[in-house]
Amino acid sequence: MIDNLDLTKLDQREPAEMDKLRHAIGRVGFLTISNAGLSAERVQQVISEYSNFFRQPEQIKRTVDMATSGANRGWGAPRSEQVDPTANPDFKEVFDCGYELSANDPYAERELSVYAPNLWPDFSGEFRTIIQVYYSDACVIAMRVLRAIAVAIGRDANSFDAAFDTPMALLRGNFYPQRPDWAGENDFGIAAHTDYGCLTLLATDGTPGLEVRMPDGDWQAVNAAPGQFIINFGEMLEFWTDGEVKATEHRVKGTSDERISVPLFFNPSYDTNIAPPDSGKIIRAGEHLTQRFNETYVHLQAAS
Ligand SMILES: O=C(O)CCC(=O)C(=O)O
Ligand SMILES: [Fe+2]
Repeated sequence: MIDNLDLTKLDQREPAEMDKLRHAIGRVGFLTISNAGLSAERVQQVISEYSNFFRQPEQIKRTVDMATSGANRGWGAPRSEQVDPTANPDFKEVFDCGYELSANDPYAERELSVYAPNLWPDFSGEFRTIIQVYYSDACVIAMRVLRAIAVAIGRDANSFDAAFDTPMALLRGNFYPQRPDWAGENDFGIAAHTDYGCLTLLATDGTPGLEVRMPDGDWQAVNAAPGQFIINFGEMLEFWTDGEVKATEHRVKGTSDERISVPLFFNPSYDTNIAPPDSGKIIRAGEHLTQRFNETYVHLQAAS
């Protein structure tokens, strides 16, 4: 079962809610949250901005095509990502934007692709503003959840904070068209995968589609209406907590309905050591993320 938790109760560390959190992070690796303080209308506005972008003619989307910039900013065409090497590239389209380094940030000199500049299409409207404001608000919610998780696993509430000073956070709009007629058993909106980073905060338009691999191996549908969020965890948090937090597989096959989802991948700063505490190892967050992107993006697979 995937539990729904109340984020304001988690903020207050209410014991019953913290117990539910401990169960959700350690067994299922998925939960939903309500009372996060972002209204359904705000999320619907974000979704409708992405929807408008995805409906633009291809020549507009091509101006911000990530395959030409070589970083994961801007538009990713259908079949530009292959999250599962045993499946075909995904038929979803995406639009990615992320953290922007200031010019005097020490990371700026290193020209790391995870901190590449955002790419914005040149069309009228408030796309950029609405998406960027949402990005900031979503990062604050993600940090609130992460602080509750720190407490749930016996660490100081703020023990993860410093690692997120320069987050490699990425906000994505996923557009799933209707499942195509030609799609076979190896074709997915997004094939089975675990997320790469720490915590994913996912808003959806309410259309079903996401399935989660439960501990018994069955796929279970999970859904959240706008205003609620789905939370799951990535590979980095699983390493970093030595398996106390589970990175769980999930996928979207696609249905006869179009669907938009908006994950925020909340990832720490590049140089964060995400090896288990006291393991004596060093696993740099940025190197893990870059490697996973190189494996996934079809344009980077070809280059590497
Ligand atoms: O669309 C969804 O519900 C999930 C998307 C997802 O798993 C991802 O973008 O990593
Ligand atoms: Fe995912």
